[in-house]
Amino acid sequence: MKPAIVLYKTLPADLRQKLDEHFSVTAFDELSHQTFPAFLQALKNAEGLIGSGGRIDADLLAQAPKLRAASTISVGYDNFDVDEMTRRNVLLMHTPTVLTETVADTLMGLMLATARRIPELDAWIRDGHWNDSLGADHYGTDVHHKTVGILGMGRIGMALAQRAHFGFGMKVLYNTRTPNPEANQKYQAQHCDLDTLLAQSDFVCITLPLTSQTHHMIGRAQLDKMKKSAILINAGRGPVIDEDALIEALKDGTILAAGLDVFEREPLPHDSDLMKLKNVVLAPHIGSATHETRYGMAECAVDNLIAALNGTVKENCVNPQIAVKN
Ligand SMILES: NC(=O)C1=CN([C@@H]2O[C@H](COP(=O)(O)OP(=O)(O)OC[C@H]3O[C@@H](n4cnc5c(N)ncnc54)[C@H](OP(=O)(O)O)[C@@H]3O)[C@@H](O)[C@H]2O)C=CC1
Ligand SMILES: O=CC(=O)O
Repeated sequence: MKPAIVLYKTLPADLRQKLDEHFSVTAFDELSHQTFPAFLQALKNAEGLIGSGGRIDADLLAQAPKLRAASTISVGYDNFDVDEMTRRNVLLMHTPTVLTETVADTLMGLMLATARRIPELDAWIRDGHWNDSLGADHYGTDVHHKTVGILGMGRIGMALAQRAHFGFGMKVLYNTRTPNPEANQKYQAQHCDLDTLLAQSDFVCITLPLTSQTHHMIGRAQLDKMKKSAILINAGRGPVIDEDALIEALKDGTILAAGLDVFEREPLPHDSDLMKLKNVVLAPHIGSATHETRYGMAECAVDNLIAALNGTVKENCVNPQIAVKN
């Protein structure tokens, strides 16, 4: 008999077929209030779980006594209780690498769009204001040859450093708990403490995972340490920034502007003050959202689940100590 799994995301037809060849699949388009009771019911027999989003916490895991592996269609896994999964011998698989270059493109895009005010001026044209030549009120700020401070110098941070260094001639500073010698060797990137990075960077770019250590790593005190001309970019996770403090800093001119792909609450509430600020560029968590990369992530997640349930895991496992035990 094929192992039972629960799928909670719509997959491309060929990948869905691949799952059906290996498993008995109970499928939901997404997790929602409507689908949740049936999802819980299906979890009771499930050995595998695949999808993205949702909170997979201890209470939910307790309702999935047969679960052996979960495969998230994302690299970030802050929505999973990894300790509890490990305690229960449940493998957690994720999709690093396949999305790295695309997310770095998004970060570079946000830097350019924010510095050069592209969405704001697009709206200005559409509103019928382009009747004369532009004045200084509408000028932006240069990106090339400035200093970028990257928080997190893992896969995505490195891909951003490559673009910044070779493409834009930028000086690269970065902050991590452990220095990354490759970043220095390839991109002349300098490891520094957070305060130095904040004080010296023209662009502060967040590529950090969300953990108890990175939660609200950027709050009022850190924003106060940035240059008044600085631009803050976040494509890591929303709660790395204290969003109320950021809104205040954008309103009172503590920093110049922000480009945000991730938020403390997603979807961003319609009454968020961020929507009212011209010096913010907003993106709806599109870091990896290209046709090619979303397909690659889904394919990687499907292969990850097959490997996890077949006992052939070689990569992409968050808690590999279990794979060894199994
Ligand atoms: N916007 C979007 O659509 C997307 C967002 N993401 C986000 O990007 C994150 C990073 O992905 P990726 O680059 O692949 O991950 P990596 O694990 O390769 O890199 C994470 C980096 O963060 C650093 N880091 C972790 N904790 C701290 C800390 N407390 N202080 C300073 N540095 C820290 C790590 O260095 P060290 O351990 O030495 O401190 C490492 O350099 C994901 O976890 C996800 O949240 C990813 C994909 C798409
Ligand atoms: O936010 C996206 C991810 O892959 O993590």
